[in-house]
Amino acid sequence: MEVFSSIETYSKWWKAQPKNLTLGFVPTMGALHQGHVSLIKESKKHSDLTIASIFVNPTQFNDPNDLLKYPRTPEKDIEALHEAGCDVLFMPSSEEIYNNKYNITINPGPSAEILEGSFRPGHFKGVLQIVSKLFNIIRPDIGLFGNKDLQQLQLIKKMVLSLNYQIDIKGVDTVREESGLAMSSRNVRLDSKERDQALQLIKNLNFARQMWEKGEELAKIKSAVKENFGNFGSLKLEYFEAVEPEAFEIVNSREDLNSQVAFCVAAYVGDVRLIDNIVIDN
Ligand SMILES: Nc1ncnc2c1ncn2[C@@H]1O[C@H](COP(=O)(O)OP(=O)(O)OP(=O)(O)O)[C@@H](O)[C@H]1O
Ligand SMILES: CC(C)(CO)[C@@H](O)C(=O)[O-]
Ligand code: BAL
Repeated sequence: MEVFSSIETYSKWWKAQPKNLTLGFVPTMGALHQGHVSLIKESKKHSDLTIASIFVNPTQFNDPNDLLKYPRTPEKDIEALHEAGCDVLFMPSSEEIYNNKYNITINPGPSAEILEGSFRPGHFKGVLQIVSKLFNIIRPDIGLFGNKDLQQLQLIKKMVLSLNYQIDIKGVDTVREESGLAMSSRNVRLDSKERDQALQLIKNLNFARQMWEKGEELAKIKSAVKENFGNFGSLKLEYFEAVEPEAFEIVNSREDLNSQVAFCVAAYVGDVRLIDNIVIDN
């Protein structure tokens, strides 16, 4: 696996590759797990070469403590990428990425203000800033992102359409532990009791699915889930919402949906913030 930390040396390398090769790109913040590996495997199915990036992007963290505590395991990550068959790794420093005095950014629009955006102000402005910079540096044909971060995935699709990036964005299914817990880099910060408590996220998403399949109205589903979380003192629910997944808008009635509904949840388990979602056909 080729490893680059400089934009210039990566660009020289990419320019020297045969022009007909297609490039799949998996951006990450490191502390890699099987979810990331499945993105790499999916990329390999659709492109000749696969590149991953590892960069803990400071501009998307609204909470300095979250940035400070974000897990960093570079040696293990390099091994995992190598084993997964990744061809190239781009692992720049902050100085390499944020090296000029201009601070021109993208306005992510109204769907960045709800859910994650309302609890992490400025988060998606930072995400679109780094993803657009990485797209311009890496110049991939395909970009692969996890469905676990559904709001992020939909915003990146909107950015690519709005700004005419010639990049095909693919969403990849959420990889879960046997218990159902969505894999997440932040899971390493949970102790065994908290891991158990964290199962309330997927349990409540499945509970919402059952209510949905029985034909219950969205308001009833939302209040039942909120009540369930209220009964768990150790969990702090930030939101549980029903969303029209394409437009990424909150919905309050079944009539406002098209072909699918997404139930999205975010909660603190101790001081670790976790998110998850499920998408169901309407
Ligand atoms: N369980 C998972 N299954 C599939 N893809 C995932 C999973 N977890 C994360 N991803 C995707 O991996 C990419 C990089 O995510 P990131 O490095 O932030 O990892 P993460 O596990 O989401 O970390 P955290 O949620 O703690 O920030 C994103 O596109 C994200 O959606
Ligand atoms: C897409 C991303 C790598 C941008 O920093 C990050 O938001 C993530 O890991 O999901
Ligand atoms: N996986 C989304 C990146 C973040 O939590 O900042």
